[in-house]
Amino acid sequence: MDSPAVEIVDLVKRYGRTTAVDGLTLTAAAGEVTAILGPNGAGKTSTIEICEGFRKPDGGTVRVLGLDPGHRDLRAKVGIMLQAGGVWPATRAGEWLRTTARFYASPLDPDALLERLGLTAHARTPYRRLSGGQQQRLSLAGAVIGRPELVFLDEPTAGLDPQARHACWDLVGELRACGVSVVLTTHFMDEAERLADHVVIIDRGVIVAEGSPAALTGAERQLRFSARPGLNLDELLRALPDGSAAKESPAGHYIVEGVVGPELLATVTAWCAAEGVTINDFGVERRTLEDVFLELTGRELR
Ligand SMILES: Nc1ncnc2c1ncn2[C@@H]1O[C@H](COP(=O)(O)OP(=O)(O)OP(=O)(O)O)[C@@H](O)[C@H]1O
Repeated sequence: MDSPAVEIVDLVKRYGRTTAVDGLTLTAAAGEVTAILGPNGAGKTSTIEICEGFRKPDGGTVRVLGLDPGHRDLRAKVGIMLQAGGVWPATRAGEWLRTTARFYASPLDPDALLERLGLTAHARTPYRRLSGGQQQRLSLAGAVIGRPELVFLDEPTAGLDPQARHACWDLVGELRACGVSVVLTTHFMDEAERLADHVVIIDRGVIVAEGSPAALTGAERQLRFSARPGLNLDELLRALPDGSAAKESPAGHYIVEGVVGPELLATVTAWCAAEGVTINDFGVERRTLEDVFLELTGRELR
């Protein structure tokens, strides 16, 4: 087996009295897309920026492609997309990308990459005058221009419109197909489900769950339907087979768990009919990554 792209053991990062990363152990396999998820302040950026060599850890070990983060040999092998900034504000987009390309032995064609990411019309625009989403896309271009072996993408699609988000997803898919290792952070659960081979959920600086999206969401299915808010779920539960559970979240959206078979489906529809309740959407689905994420990390704001 290939050695891991990133290997983190017992990582600790403190800022004064705040412990941002609290003994985190994580492996990102070579050639895979690893997505790090977590609520605001969970320690994702701290972890990723330590891997990039921008922050120093207070404990633990980190190896990136078998080397210490920040090792000079990594410059040609690792592409980095920061959460924000990293480009001199007055530099024109095209000029910056062409200059970045010159640092690499065998870069991608900057003009083709600008085209690919919808930035050709903005090639002569100074960075500070690009929109937030355009700045993001330029930063993504900079991360991949050098044909890296490993790419770190910190919230790559934050602030992107749907078209740009899909362009980013396509690019990540192609990187993976070419054997590039990708470590990304995201707040979009659908993005993680779609892109990642391995998902790591962190909270308060420690891992609370990890695995493939399918392993995390499990094989269990649930019935979801929408109807008017405030149905009497205690009454519904009395009609359902033993061991079933029902909740309303958010208002007007209902989830019923248990043995989701013909009996349960028939009971729910019959109960709704008897109550004069019109069902709008009705479907049997697996739990989503967002369900798992909220179960593990709670609903309170950070
Ligand atoms: N430079 C810093 N100085 C002081 N505290 C910091 C610094 N950077 C991060 N922190 C704190 O460390 C904790 C983790 O922050 P970090 O940015 O790593 O989280 P995150 O998971 O990336 O969050 P987000 O999803 O909001 O980007 C937070 O409590 C944050 O306030």
